Amino acid sequence: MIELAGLTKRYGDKLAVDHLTFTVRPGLVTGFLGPNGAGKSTTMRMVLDLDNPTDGTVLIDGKHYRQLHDPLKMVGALLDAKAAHGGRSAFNHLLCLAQSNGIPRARVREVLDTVGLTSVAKKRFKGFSLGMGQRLGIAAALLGDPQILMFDEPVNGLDPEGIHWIRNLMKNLAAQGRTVFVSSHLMSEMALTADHLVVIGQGRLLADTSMAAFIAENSRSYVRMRSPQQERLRDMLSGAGITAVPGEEGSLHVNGEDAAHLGELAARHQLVLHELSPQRASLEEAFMQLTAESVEYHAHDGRPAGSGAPPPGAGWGDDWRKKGS
Ligand SMILES: Nc1ncnc2c1ncn2[C@@H]1O[C@H](COP(=O)(O)OP(=O)(O)OP(=O)(O)O)[C@@H](O)[C@H]1O
Repeated sequence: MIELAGLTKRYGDKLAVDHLTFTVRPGLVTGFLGPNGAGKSTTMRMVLDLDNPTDGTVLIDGKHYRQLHDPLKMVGALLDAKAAHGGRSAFNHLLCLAQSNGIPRARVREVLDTVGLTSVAKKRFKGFSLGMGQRLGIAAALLGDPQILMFDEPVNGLDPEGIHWIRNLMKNLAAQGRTVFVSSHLMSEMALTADHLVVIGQGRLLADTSMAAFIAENSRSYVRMRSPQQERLRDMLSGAGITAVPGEEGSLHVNGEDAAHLGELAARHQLVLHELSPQRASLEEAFMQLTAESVEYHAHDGRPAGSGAPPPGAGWGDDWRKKGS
């Protein structure tokens, strides 16, 4: 497993990673989420001893990376899909890595086959698309058949078939008992892949939770009701023992009730409804709420800054923010 304890990295005035403490366990895909600039890549680089921590430690099966005997056979990583010599073929790139790490030549063919690059094995890297580069980076990570795998934004540049493939690959690697640590800034992508979730923002830990718990908490469904007789609707619901909370634009939100049942109740009381719609908050919304305060690079949607209501589901990340603090 990978154990971080108070891991910190400062670049001048910038605290890129701020006392991160968490454990990445075997047999699971652990999603490492955070907005742009949150510190994911810096953390991963420190795991591989490519950056020195300012403070704290990170251990791989109880050892520092530099203490590992055969690092490529212990930890495989894809950090940068462009990190290969442009003039080298895919085969030769992997062969160099294999030869300098005591890995047999036959393994190069195996991993090229696994990532679907056999037909372009002799092509030079400089002609590769971003997606092909990602596949080659994954092949390099798999080369030493390591128990621990780290992928930094592995779906970048992959087409839908490639994304489907990498999802299955990560799940299969975890099912074999390996530790799979994968970064992303897409909650929806992680919801399909990860068993566990570590969320950071501005270098700080915001959440460390199972994916199932995150989904259960944040994909709550509710029914949105709107009526020109809003007061009567609220009284009727309350009389039936149903709690409704005010929603956006004069609507009412009702949790834990079926839309059909609510519609029948309204009809029985001769109430006019202008809306009766089942809603489900997206995980992406919950993630945005969770990380809202730590997003560094804000784009604007054309509205004046500070205008407009918060997006639906506002506040739903609060529980997780507390758990992570
Ligand atoms: N070598 C460096 N020198 C100075 N600042 C750096 C360096 N590397 C990273 N940073 C800063 O540290 C912060 C964290 O960067 P990092 O690349 O780790 O984030 P990230 O979560 O991987 O982001 P992204 O999703 O955009 O890749 C950023 O503010 C970045 O500008």
